[in-house]
This record gives sequence, C-alpha cells and structure tokens, in this order.
Amino acid sequence: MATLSGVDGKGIIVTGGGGGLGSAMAAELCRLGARVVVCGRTEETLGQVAEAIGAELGDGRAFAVTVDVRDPASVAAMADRATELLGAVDGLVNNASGLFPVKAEELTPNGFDSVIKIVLNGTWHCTAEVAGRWLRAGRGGAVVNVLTPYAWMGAPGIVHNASAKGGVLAMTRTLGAEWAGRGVRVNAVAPGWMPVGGTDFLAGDPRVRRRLIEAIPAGRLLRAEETARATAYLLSDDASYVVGEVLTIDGGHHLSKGLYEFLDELPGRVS
Ligand SMILES: CCC/C=C/C(=O)SCCNC(=O)CCNC(=O)[C@H](O)C(C)(C)COP(=O)([O-])OP(=O)([O-])OC[C@H]1O[C@@H](n2cnc3c(N)ncnc32)[C@H](O)[C@@H]1OP(=O)([O-])[O-]
Ligand SMILES: NC(=O)C1=CN([C@@H]2O[C@H](COP(=O)(O)OP(=O)(O)OC[C@H]3O[C@@H](n4cnc5c(N)ncnc54)[C@H](OP(=O)(O)O)[C@@H]3O)[C@@H](O)[C@H]2O)C=CC1
Repeated sequence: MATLSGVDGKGIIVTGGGGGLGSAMAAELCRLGARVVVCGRTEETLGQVAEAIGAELGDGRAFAVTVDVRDPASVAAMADRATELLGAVDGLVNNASGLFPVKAEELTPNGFDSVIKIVLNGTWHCTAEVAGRWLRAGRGGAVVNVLTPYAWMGAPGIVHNASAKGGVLAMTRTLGAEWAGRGVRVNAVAPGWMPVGGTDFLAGDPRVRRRLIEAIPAGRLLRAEETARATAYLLSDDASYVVGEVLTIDGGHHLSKGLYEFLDELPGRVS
C-alpha cells in the first residue's frame, strides 16, 4: 500500500520553538518522525520544550539552540549548531514573531521597526542563511513560513505585524519561484486562531472565545497540531511540486459566513 512520505527522518529547524505554536509544532513534527532544533531567545523555555519532547519520545529528537533572528551573525551560529546536532538540516519553519495591539496613529517609528525586524527581517535572515547553504551545497530543502490570513486581508490594530506578514507572503512567492529549479521550495501556512501563544489571552476569556468562534464557519478554534500537520506536508517530499503556495487553515474564517447566517430571514426565500 502506498503511504505518504511525511517528515520521517528529516532534520528541521523551528524558530520561535519555545512559543505556543512553535512548541506544539516541534512536538508534532517529532511525533511524525522528524528531529528538530527549537530556537529562540529564551534558553529556559527552549530547554523545557526539548525536555518535554525527550520525555515523550526519547532522547535525541529535539534540541534547544538560542538565536536572535534579528541578527544575521546569531542566525549563522544557530545554523552551524543545528547542523552539528541534526547531522543535516532538511527544513526550516519560520515561526518566530512579535506584536502588540496598538492603534496605527499611536504606533511610534521604533514600535513599527521592532516588529518588522523580528517578522520580516528575521524571516529573511533565517531563510537566506539556511537556504543559502542548501544552494551552495547543490542540495534541496524546504522552507515553510508561518503567516496568517491577515497577510492579505489586513489586520486593523496590528498594522506592524500585518505589514510584516504581507512582506513575508511576497517573499514566499518570490523565493518560491526563484529557487524552485534548484530544489529549494518556499511555501507558507496561514493558520487561523489557535488558543496558544500570542492569542492565548484572547481565547482564554470565555466571552471573547465565543465571539471569535461565532465568526468562524467551522465553528471552533484551530488546534496547533493541525497547523503542524499542514506544515509537515509542505516540508515533505509529497509537496515536491508545491512552490510559493500558501496553505490556509482557518476553518473558512477569512471567507466569512456571508449571507448564510441570514438565509432563513431573507425576503422572498422559499423554504
Ligand atoms: C493576533 C493573531 C496572530 C498572533 C500572532 C502572534 O501571536 S505573534 C507573537 C506574539 N508574542 C509576542 O509578541 C511576544 C514577544 N513580544 C515582544 O518581544 C515585544 O512585544 C516586541 C514585539 C515589541 C519586541 O520587543 P523589543 O524588545 O524589540 O521592543 P521594545 O520593548 O524595545 O519596544 C520597541 C518599541 O515598541 C514600542 N512598544 C512595545 N510595546 C508596545 C505596546 N504594547 N504599545 C505601544 N508601543 C509598544 C515601545 O514603546 C518602543 O517604541 P519607542 O517607545 O522606543 O518609540
Ligand atoms: N496564536 C495564534 O492564534 C496565531 C499565531 N500565528 C503565528 O504563529 C507564530 C507563533 O505565534 P504564537 O505561538 O502565537 O506566539 P508566541 O509569542 O508564543 O511565539 C513567538 C515566538 O517567537 C520568538 N521570538 C520573538 N522574537 C524573537 C527573536 N528576535 N529571535 C528569535 N525568536 C524570537 C519568541 O521567543 P523568545 O521571546 O524567547 O525569543 C516566541 O517563542 C507567529 O508567526 C504568529 O504570527 C498565526 C495565526 C494565529
């Protein structure tokens, strides 16, 4: 019987691997057979993630490496260490991010820069470093950028992050096309709301949670593991002809429910 090739045996770097989605994604990728390096700025949280994965799946599956994605030298050092630990790096998940809700007219130049540097510049630094190594070695690899549907829909209240994610969307398509002929694939996932990390505080409040869910056609929040599995597909050889694509996983949220909710109330409707 034919089976999907998946990420079994692959070595994968997950940036922001100590965070809500990053840690869940690292664990699920390991359950699917990968070995991961989780990286970010905080040694303690990264260590806890690697330890939890080790406790569940055994030693040698997850490793913690510190990095500041805003700094190309730090990213190069992280890539060196990841190569030592994993043997070979086959995939990169650009998941690190930062934001704070703010009215656009109140956002300072430095506030805008602080988010752009993490999300847009950081994604570029990691991609340029890791994919540059693959290209120089004449081997392939897969990059998956973590977007959100607001990369193309816009996101009032977080103009800095939406602008950065929009830039990463353009980067995904550009590099996807530029490097496809050399075996380096660049794609993205665009998850909807998950009750983890940056949105935990929203989804933890029952009233806010209900309002969020009411707007989602699928009628529930997304599970982090579902994002991990979509990411695993894009990292796998099963997606070898998928290039510059964005896999949206939001239960139809960005499409909205349209008129459907009001269908029974519409004048002239015959039931
Ligand atoms: C939503 C659905 C999707 C979810 C996505 C996520 O969850 S993503 C993950 C979510 N998780 C995270 O984001 C966690 C990680 N987040 C962080 O590390 C920080 O929030 C960071 C992104 C600002 C980066 O920090 P940093 O050390 O680089 O920055 P800094 O402290 O040096 O400040 C730089 C400038 O920003 C200004 N400023 C800062 N806060 C506010 C505010 N609330 N209000 C107004 N302004 C604010 C600050 O005043 C300063 O400007 P100034 O005064 O010089 O003109
Ligand atoms: N939660 C959700 O519902 C959704 C999340 N997303 C996306 O998922 C991704 C993860 O978000 P989430 O888990 O919620 O957020 P978290 O805040 O939990 O994770 C963000 C991670 O990024 C790391 N990070 C921040 N700055 C840097 C830096 N300069 N260098 C290295 N690492 C850094 C943080 O670690 P440290 O501070 O230790 O460096 C942290 O681990 C983001 O890209 C986000 O946009 C998309 C849609 C919905």
